[in-house]
Amino acid sequence: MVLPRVIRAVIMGPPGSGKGTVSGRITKTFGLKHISSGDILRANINAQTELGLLMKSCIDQGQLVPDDVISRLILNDLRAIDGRSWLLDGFPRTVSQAEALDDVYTLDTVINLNVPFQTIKQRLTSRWTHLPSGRVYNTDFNPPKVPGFDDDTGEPLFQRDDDRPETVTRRLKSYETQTEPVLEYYRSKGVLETFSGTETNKIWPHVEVFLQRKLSSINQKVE
Ligand SMILES: Nc1nc2c(ncn2[C@@H]2O[C@H](COP(=O)(O)OP(=O)(O)O)[C@@H](O)[C@H]2O)c(=O)[nH]1
Ligand SMILES: Nc1ncnc2c1ncn2[C@@H]1O[C@H](COP(=O)(O)OP(=O)(O)O)[C@@H](O)[C@H]1O
Repeated sequence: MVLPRVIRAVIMGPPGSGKGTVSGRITKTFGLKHISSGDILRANINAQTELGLLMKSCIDQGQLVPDDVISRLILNDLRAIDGRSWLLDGFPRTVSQAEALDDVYTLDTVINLNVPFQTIKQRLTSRWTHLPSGRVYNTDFNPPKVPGFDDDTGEPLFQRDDDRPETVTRRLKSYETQTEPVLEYYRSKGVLETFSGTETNKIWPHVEVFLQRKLSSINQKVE
């Protein structure tokens, strides 16, 4: 699909709700650039940058990193791809982050994946990640062709330190207290679109149809 003008979208949902998985499909189908705050932070940890070293213990413990740090990081990255359509995944996670984003950009849509916590806990403990690309696998749902290795590069997969059961519980708590108010923030602005379910393959067709309609309505307004 040819994008009519720059599209600015956010995908939200609790940890493990399928944001990364759905983002991959959105990127492939609609050509938006996927910007994942978690991938950016993990790349910094992997490269042992000053920022990565400072943030590692926070992330490993399932706590959010400070608002000003992540807001500056993401807004810098967005500035660097000015003129391209993007999909933000994992940012904003607090109302203060949403306000910082709002100061600079007007969003076209916020896709919210509403997946029960019970479903999530099981998924995360069997998640395997290819750190350089952010590609995710799951020993049940989408196993890699060769166990433990990335399909595209053949490089090893890792199990994230923060996917341990007790850390997942802490991350879900922080989602409830700090991130759920962001949903209300976007609902009141009229840009929130919620998709509920327990299986990505059932949620995805609804997201795809919604985005097709959304983009073609923006297209008509531009013409
Ligand atoms: N069993 C199952 N696992 C899924 C489904 N959708 C995604 N996953 C897996 O669940 C884990 C979390 O998904 P991910 O996209 O990383 O979620 P995020 O944390 O919201 O970005 C990954 O291991 C995915 O492969 C699903 O419908 N069923
Ligand atoms: N916008 C953000 N604000 C604060 N911390 C963040 C943000 N994005 C990511 N993080 C940190 O990185 C961790 C991993 O994020 P992410 O990969 O998005 O997790 P998940 O995909 O499982 O929801 C979070 O638990 C948090 O510590």
